[in-house]
Amino acid sequence: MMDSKYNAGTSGQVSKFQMKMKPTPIIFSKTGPPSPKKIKLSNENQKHTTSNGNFNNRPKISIQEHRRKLPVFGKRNKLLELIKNHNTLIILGETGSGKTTQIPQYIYSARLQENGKIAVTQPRRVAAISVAMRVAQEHGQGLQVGDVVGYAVRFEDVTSQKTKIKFLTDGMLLREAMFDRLLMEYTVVILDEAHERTLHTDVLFGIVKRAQKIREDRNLAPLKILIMSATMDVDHFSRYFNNCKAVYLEGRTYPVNIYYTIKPHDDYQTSCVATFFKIHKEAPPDHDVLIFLTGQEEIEACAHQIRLLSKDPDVQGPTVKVCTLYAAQPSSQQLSVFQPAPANTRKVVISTNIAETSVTIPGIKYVIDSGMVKARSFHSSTGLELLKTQKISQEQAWQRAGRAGRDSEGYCYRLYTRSQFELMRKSNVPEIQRANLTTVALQLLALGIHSVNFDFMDKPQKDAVLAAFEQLKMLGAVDNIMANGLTSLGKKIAKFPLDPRFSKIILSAHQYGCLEEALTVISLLSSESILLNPPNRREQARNVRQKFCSAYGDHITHLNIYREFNNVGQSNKRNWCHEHFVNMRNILHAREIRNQLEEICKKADMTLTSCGSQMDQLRKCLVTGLFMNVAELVRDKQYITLDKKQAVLIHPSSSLHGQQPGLVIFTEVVQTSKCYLRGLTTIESDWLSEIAPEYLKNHHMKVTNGS
Ligand SMILES: Nc1ncnc2c1ncn2[C@@H]1O[C@H](COP(=O)(O)OP(=O)(O)OP(=O)(O)O)[C@@H](O)[C@H]1O
Repeated sequence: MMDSKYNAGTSGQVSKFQMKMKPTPIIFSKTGPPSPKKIKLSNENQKHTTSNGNFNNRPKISIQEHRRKLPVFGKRNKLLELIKNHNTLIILGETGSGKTTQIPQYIYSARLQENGKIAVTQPRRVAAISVAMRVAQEHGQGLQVGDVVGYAVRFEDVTSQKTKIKFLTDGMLLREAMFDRLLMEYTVVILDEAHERTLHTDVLFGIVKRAQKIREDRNLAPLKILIMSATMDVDHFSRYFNNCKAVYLEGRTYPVNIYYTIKPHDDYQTSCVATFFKIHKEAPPDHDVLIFLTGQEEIEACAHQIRLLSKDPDVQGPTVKVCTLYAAQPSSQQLSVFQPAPANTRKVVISTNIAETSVTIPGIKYVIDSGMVKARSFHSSTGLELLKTQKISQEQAWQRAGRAGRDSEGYCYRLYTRSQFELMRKSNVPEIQRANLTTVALQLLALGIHSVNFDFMDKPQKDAVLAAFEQLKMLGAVDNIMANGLTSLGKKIAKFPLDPRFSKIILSAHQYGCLEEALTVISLLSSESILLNPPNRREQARNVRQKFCSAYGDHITHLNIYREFNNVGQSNKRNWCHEHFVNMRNILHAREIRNQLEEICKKADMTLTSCGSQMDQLRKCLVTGLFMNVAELVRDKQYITLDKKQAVLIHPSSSLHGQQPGLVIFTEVVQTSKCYLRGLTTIESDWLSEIAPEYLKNHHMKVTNGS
């Protein structure tokens, strides 16, 4: 099926990443062999699908009946026995078999958690929240999350005294460990999607293993550890967890048919659109589609294009509802993709890898997998942490396919050939081996552990550990790089759920009398972009926001926007945001974050000071955390970073683009075709010697050494 010619008509005028003509059809084959052991392509469970596979034609079954049909249900008693008899257990089961939603409930009903709580970690907030909502519903809480079933993600805690099953991001559990080293609140910790090997999950492996051992030695309430995934190297995990037992739960609910392209296609964005319209032309309206792309810009461009093409009179198919899903959206917007589409409408969700694991989007029948992902990598030699687009691993490909076939038989279109698939890495390189480790090193020190002595499943690179300690030393969080503990400033820094550089800025603000402003700037940096730049109205957006632009750069421009937003009357805020191309959800989210950070400051007895219009005070304050992110102008438009002498340019989205200040601090470097600085503030050269003399000793500036 689905190898007929695409017939989309004309696309109209589209910008940048978008194509100028209709996409050429992609030819797929289903010649690829079935997935060896993880995803069965056979129709062995066809009994759950109707003859035409149309999920909306299936007889509606109750939620409890649905639970009983899941493959884990038949193994419930055996599983509970194993969990009861083993303090650590690895559970492997097909995607969609019911691990995440059912196992915590089985444990709870059998009271295996005794007097404690069950923690279930997820690498991403959208998974933690959506799964908690589903489980709450299955548990009979309706949409009332926060009762027996709750969740906690950064800046959002929806739990209560009654909560016994708590879904949380791995980062949240790690933070909790900083205040309760032995995790005494919990008697069961489930580390889900362990194969992802996120930085936080990897650190948690060591933390829970250590807590379990200490609790055992001290005769405290035992801690059960469950490690779950659909795809992982069981032997490696088992060895690390003292040769613990692994159990494989066979069976999946519905088959997923996998298709590969016959020949390679370099332009995966265009291929996604072409494949979508191929499906759109033939599939019934209620068969929804999930497309995996790599990042916000690409996703928005693809969404724009699908919206445009789907309105073309030549395009056959039902109405299309396009939803996007990426990390840079607030939770409420992310969760809207779970809403069903209206009748006779096809929903297409275009997502990054945040929908790759754990997530069930009801109605998804088709997955289109671009085969690409944006992954973070830290280069200790350049000191830069970059997001780079690269090929996914085979494990990721199976996870993506597993997002279909959850409520009926599914189809996955891989935009790469079978042999390209065979050449992909089997699994992900653990994030711990490619990320900046400063925050982790700080968190471990807050637990009294030096990273060098920590029991990692796979050791991080020595250079990256050293770079992390070097940064902590520069920030004043440790006295020397072999320190086994934090300085008193370090302890204060660790109290904030922020990048240590940002925490340092907040803590320095009293000295510069600008805590109000520092809180706003850091909240804006911790939330997603408040600026909307629709591809076809970029110029208009820029012009209307011109009045907020500060010659000092982006941080202060954003502060101006936030201040103005606060001055606008409540009833007028929505209009104001619309007029100024400001994302209302994101700015409100930033305000929530700000409230929470303010609470932490108040608890630490910090006085809320304001510098009013004295921006030098705020700019200096920003230098106290960002002095390691300085770049100076070397020649026309060209900057180099002071730290590692990396050649960089000002990003076109920056308010300083087109100007050439001599010296700037920046929040991040992004690499596309070139290396760009984003989030800039201009500074004066003598501030560095005043604020970070130690750092300046080893990092000479062109301006100061007169070269
Ligand atoms: N939000 C939801 N809405 C509707 N159905 C859902 C939802 N979440 C889960 N389900 C149903 O429950 C099934 C089991 O989901 P669950 O997340 O427990 O599986 P899993 O084995 O953990 O899969 P994965 O390894 O992909 O995370 C899904 O296949 C789907 O049928």
